[in-house]
Amino acid sequence: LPDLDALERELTAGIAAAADEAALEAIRVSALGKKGSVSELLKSLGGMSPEERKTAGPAINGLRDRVNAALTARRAELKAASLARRLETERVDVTLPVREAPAEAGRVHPISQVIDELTAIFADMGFSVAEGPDIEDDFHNFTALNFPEGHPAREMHDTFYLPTKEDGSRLVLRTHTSPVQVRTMMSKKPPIRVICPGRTYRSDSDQTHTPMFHQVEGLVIDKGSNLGHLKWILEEFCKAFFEVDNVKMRFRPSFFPFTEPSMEVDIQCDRSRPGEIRFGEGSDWLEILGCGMVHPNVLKNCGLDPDEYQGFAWGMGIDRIAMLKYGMPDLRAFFEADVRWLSHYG
Ligand SMILES: Cc1ccc(OCc2nc(C(=O)N[C@H]3CCS(=O)(=O)C3)cs2)cc1
Repeated sequence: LPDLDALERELTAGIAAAADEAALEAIRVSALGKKGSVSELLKSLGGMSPEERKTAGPAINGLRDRVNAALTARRAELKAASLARRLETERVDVTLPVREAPAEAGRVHPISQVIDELTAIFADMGFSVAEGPDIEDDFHNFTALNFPEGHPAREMHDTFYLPTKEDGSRLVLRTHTSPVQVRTMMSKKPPIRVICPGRTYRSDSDQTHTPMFHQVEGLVIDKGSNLGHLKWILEEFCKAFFEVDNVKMRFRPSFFPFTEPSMEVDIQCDRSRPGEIRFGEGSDWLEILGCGMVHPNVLKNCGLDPDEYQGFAWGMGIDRIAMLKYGMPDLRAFFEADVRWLSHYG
């Protein structure tokens, strides 16, 4: 038998000197791999007489076990050492004072800026702000607004539904802020002049529509409110918001279940310069909102007598308007909360 003690001394010395797991693995293979020194000895047992095996067996198996134990112990040491090193180098001292955040980081998000601007403009015309829940029921989001059962807007491809409640009723993420006007008409006596800014949700999102977007709707209910008043209000709004002295507007016939007649409104603009848009001049038109006289069914659904009260309403998407006004290329950037973007536009 070769000098097992010398082999053991050589292997244990090599294991102790192994600086990392790769070195250790090399030693393991040289001793216990297919052609390893210890593996060869274990194979040689097969060719021995029973007499020889009586002493050689325990000796070689003992060597293999001691080498395995030494490898395992060293592997644990190396792991512990690498963890200790990582804990030391990656240590975060949470007691350190915070880095001075750049002052401009605390900015108002452009969407909030636009909402503040819009509410201020309408407040000057006697409007108050009304708010309501983002999670709405079927009545306030659709039925009260004269959407017939089965109307495509009620479908899942447009509307986010919450799980059906045990009484079978279904809640939705509101698809517009119109339910707020419904709630206002049901809780306040006319005259009503409200604007309803807020988040709205539609599930047909694509690269120009995000599933959550923002709207501002407006509602006027009184005894003799008519389209002349609506035209004036929208003109005043556009002049103030787009900061122009006069603005040409175009009212195109349209259809919404909740208004009759319904119109879409474009304002005149000049887009001849690439990446730039100017309002109040040029020969181009930009759709900015929809509006109309509140449908008599909606008045009735909200508890008002259409022979006594009438009024008009409008709705506009804020994200698009903000993009136009601030010249933003990509709607998604609104919702990524990138500090650099916010400080640039904020
Ligand atoms: C009780 C009540 C009665 C009538 C109402 O009419 C709100 C209106 N909205 C529009 C309209 O075109 N809205 C869209 C513009 C772009 S958008 O963000 O996709 C929504 C026309 S009239 C609201 C509430």
